[in-house]
Amino acid sequence: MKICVHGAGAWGTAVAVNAAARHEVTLWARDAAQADAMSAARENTRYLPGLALPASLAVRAGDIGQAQAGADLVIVATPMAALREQLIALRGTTAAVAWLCKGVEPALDASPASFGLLAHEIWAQVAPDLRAGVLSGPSFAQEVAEGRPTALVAASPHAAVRDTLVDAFHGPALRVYANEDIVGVEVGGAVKNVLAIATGLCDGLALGLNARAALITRGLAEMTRFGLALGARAETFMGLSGLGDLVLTSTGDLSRNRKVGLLLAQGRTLAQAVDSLGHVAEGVYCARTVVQRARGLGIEMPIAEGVVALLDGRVSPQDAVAALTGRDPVPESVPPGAAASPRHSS
Ligand SMILES: NC(=O)c1ccc[n+]([C@@H]2O[C@H](COP(=O)([O-])OP(=O)(O)OC[C@H]3O[C@@H](n4cnc5c(N)ncnc54)[C@H](O)[C@@H]3O)[C@@H](O)[C@H]2O)c1
Ligand SMILES: O=P(O)(O)OC[C@H](O)CO
Repeated sequence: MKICVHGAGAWGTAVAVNAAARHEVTLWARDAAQADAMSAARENTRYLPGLALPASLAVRAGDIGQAQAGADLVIVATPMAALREQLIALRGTTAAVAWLCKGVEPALDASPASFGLLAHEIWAQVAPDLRAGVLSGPSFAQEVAEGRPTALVAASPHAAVRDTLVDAFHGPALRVYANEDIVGVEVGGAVKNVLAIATGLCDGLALGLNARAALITRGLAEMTRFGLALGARAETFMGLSGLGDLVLTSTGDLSRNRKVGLLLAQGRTLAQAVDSLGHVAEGVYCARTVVQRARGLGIEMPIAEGVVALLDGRVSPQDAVAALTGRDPVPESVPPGAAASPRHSS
């Protein structure tokens, strides 16, 4: 199979290296100098240092049409903020397309009726004729690049796209499961980033393992309520892109989102925390959008609300925690049942 990967960050590089063992793969970088440096050093020293790029992996910049000519599969591995422009540029392609980004686009304008979109909604808006889907699940780029066992989920309404993703990436160390619920898979991938900032904060303040388990569990309930209101299936949140990625990102020290929470707990400003990462932490950019959209749907997301108040500088780390622990008692809601009530509480 011929594959073109757009975006030579940590995840795009790891995925390209993995696929290059079995397929003809081109990794496209928007920055020509970065592509030249990668080709010369056979390493992505900026985003994934220490990993040798296989000789068979072509690294290109410049004309993207040329880079993806004849591709069976185009992978968009940029941050969420670049997905819209990437999908517009892909209009008319006959290749299957899959995005790897996990987030929600910020609202395009400030009007109260405007809200940020998930990736499949951007697809429906700007390039509905593409045969497309998402590849998600618990996966740190570093571990995939090292060939450590990982399981992903390929979601699309098109069976042929799901099959193409399985054919492209399923191998000895990487299992790829197919799922038709693209809404649930994308909600899991986006919301877990926001929740990982909360668990990073919790661990940075040394609140303990009980508190972390409570945050993850109640976070899963928030994620599920939000997803159900958007049309996702409840069982998706018990799978790789829901519980799986929430646990990985909330507890794994390779997570950039978790790191943001840890750094804020140490008293760093948000700008300092973001600058120190050198990579995108999508939770920082999608937390507000998630909360705005949840409010519009009548869904309570107290943990995500706390993260937004913290990111906006409206509360201190300690006050963000106090706001959560000081909430009035409520029955423990079981997310699928909670979907039946008009106002979901936690
Ligand atoms: N790193 C991981 O472990 C991992 C795993 C799964 C999913 N993801 C998701 O994948 C996405 C990318 O993450 P990453 O870790 O590779 O980020 P990164 O910060 O390491 O790299 C981002 C890359 O995207 C490029 N880029 C930014 N805007 C672009 C544009 N307009 N056109 C082309 N390229 C552009 C940057 O130059 C950079 O190469 C994010 O949404 C992230 O949540 C990351
Ligand atoms: O480093 P993070 O927090 O962006 O998480 C990376 C992956 O999404 C984990 O599945």
